[in-house]
Amino acid sequence: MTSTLILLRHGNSEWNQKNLFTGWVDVRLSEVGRGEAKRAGELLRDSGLKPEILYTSLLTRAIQTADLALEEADRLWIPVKRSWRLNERHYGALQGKDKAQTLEEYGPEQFQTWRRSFDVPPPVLDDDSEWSQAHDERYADLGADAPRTESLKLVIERMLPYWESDITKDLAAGKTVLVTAHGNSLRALVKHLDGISDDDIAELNIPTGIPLVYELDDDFRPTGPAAYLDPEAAAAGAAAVAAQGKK
Ligand SMILES: O=C(O)[C@@H](CO)OP(=O)(O)O
Repeated sequence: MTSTLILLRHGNSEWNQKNLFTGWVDVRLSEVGRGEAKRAGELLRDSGLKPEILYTSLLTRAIQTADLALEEADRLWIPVKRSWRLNERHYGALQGKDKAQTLEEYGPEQFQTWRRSFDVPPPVLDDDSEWSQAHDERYADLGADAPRTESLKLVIERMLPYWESDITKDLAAGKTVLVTAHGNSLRALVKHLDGISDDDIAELNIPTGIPLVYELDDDFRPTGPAAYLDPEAAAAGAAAVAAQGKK
């Protein structure tokens, strides 16, 4: 039996628009992002795909995206599960910093290492920073384990246990699963699903607001390449993400 997994990165956020490193800072969708989320819902509806359960991070931009898309697809009623394990990568001391200024200040190599290397996390964010989540009640259960910075490798290490404990259980039950999350938490999942190497994952960028559909076999491996529901817009969106900082 195969099952269907739909991945959706949140729409353009207020901080995507301002070109700031965001990570765990809980910003909202921009007007553009709200439009992208509704368009994602139209794409879902027109494709005939019917998500039966929604997974989101604990971040508002992902939750808003899922709600707007599901409303458009007339499926706002499906059950929802949320976890910090689907959150964006914690961007450490880069949270709140301008991407273009960071590129200028530290140069392209360091900038790319922080953004896209597999296992080099940015410097740790101080708990007293205005962009820290150390005192955010939604992460209280994590205690001292709450991240202060993360590499993609660390994101995989905290995301995969949830994939295995929860998401695959719904897939095994034959449900069509929608996961609405973030550029880097979805890169982590795509790396796992497509078996992408630690080096090659640097080249993969996920566009905002376009559903990416996988058919998975009984072992939760893709039966073929995943497909964006709007491939042209996805290619343009991924190129725009890759070019961030250069604006
Ligand atoms: O700022 C961030 O949290 C992420 C996603 O917007 O950025 P990047 O694409 O640079 O990893």
